[in-house]
Amino acid sequence: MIEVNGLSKRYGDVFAVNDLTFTVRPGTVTGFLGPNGAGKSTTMRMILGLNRPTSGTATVDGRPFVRRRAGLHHVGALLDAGDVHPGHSAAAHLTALARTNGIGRRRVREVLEEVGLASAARRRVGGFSLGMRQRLGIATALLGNPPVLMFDEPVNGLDPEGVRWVRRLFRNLAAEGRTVLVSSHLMSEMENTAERLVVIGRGELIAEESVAAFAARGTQARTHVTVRTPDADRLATLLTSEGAEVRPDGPEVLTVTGTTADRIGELAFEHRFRLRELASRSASLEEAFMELTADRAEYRAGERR
Ligand SMILES: Nc1ncnc2c1ncn2[C@@H]1O[C@H](COP(=O)(O)OP(=O)(O)OP(=O)(O)O)[C@@H](O)[C@H]1O
Repeated sequence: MIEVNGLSKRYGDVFAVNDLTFTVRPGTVTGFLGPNGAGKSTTMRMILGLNRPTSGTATVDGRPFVRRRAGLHHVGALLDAGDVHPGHSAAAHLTALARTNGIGRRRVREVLEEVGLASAARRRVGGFSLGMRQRLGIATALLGNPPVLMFDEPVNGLDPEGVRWVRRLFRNLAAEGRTVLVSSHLMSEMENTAERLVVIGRGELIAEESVAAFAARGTQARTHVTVRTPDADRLATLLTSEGAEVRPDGPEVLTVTGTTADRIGELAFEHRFRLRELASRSASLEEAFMELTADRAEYRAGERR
């Protein structure tokens, strides 16, 4: 279990992480979502004791991680896939880590097999593609067979087969009862992998809930109904008086939020006006995420804050 409590990190005037509190439980994959610069990497580094918090605490199974010996047995993490000496082979890199953590050589072979790098074990990491480096980073995280695992943007550089493999791997690790935290800036990556979500923006917590609850929140709030009617003005007045939001979208066409297609059908029946089209569309999980984080994205095309 990972517990983050009132965690903050300030760089100069900027809070990279601001009073974050959340819990990551064992047995499920938890997605750690936020736009670029939201503070995901900084939070993960603080959980691992690599960055010192300005205030607050982060514990792994009840204790700050820095206090652990033979760390790879407790927490496995993929943070930066480029963080490997380019002159070393994959096997040498893992063997050195295994030795300092009291892990046998057999385990090195096992994890290389598991991540699909057995045939590249003796090659220099400097010649690896980004996807191969990610696989090596995942092998490193798995090396100590730890109960808690963290992966920062793990699908970067993986091909479609690699993405499917990594999703299956995360689900299997969680099914074994481990705590699995996976960061991403893309909702679509989490939709099929995670059961729970911790969503942050500009260092602050936006949501901590199941993927299903997060999706429902978007759907309830944001079902768009498209109506085509020659009585668009009358209908718009009626809908607005009921509190719905109405936007004209071309001749005779309205896009309505805050009500249902059923209700619009009833109004048409009661007030006797013709409907030529009536269709509702639910916001996708991606849209729910975009809406919730829109005003908290640090970097957007053409502007900075
Ligand atoms: N060492 C540092 N010095 C100054 N500012 C930093 C430092 N590290 C991170 N930041 C700032 O903290 C904020 C959060 O960065 P962080 O890398 O944690 O975000 P992230 O959610 O992981 O983003 P991304 O998806 O782009 O990797 C950003 O504004 C970043 O510029």
